[in-house]
Amino acid sequence: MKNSTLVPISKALTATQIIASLAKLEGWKLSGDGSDLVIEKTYRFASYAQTMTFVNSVAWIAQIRNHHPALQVHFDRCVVQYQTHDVGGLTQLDFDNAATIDALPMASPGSIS
Ligand SMILES: C[C@H](O)[C@H](O)[C@H]1CNC2=NC(N)=NC(=O)C2=N1
Repeated sequence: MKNSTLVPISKALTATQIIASLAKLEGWKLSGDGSDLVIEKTYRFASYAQTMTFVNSVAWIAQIRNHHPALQVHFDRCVVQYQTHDVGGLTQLDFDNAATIDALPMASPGSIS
């Protein structure tokens, strides 16, 4: 089911709001500037199979939420970047989706055996 009608279009956050939101997340940082500003995190894995399990989970969340991160996929890691293209900035949606990905079981090393 497409839920784009369920997700309100967020307004671009102010610099103060961005700093406060970032402080609530583990391992996310700002990257780029101006209209290229993103929040970014690198997730590391022991194997390509684990990396791809993570990437596929992120892809499904992106489809369900209709909010799509940029992904750099490597053998043992994936770099995830969020921004809201529609407003040319960072929005609450970016931080909500970052927190959702952090909650995936395979996103935390040692959380599953
Ligand atoms: C038309 C479509 O729903 C929009 O372009 C959505 C799709 N996914 C998106 N993903 C991200 N990261 N930012 C957006 O602004 C965005 N917009």
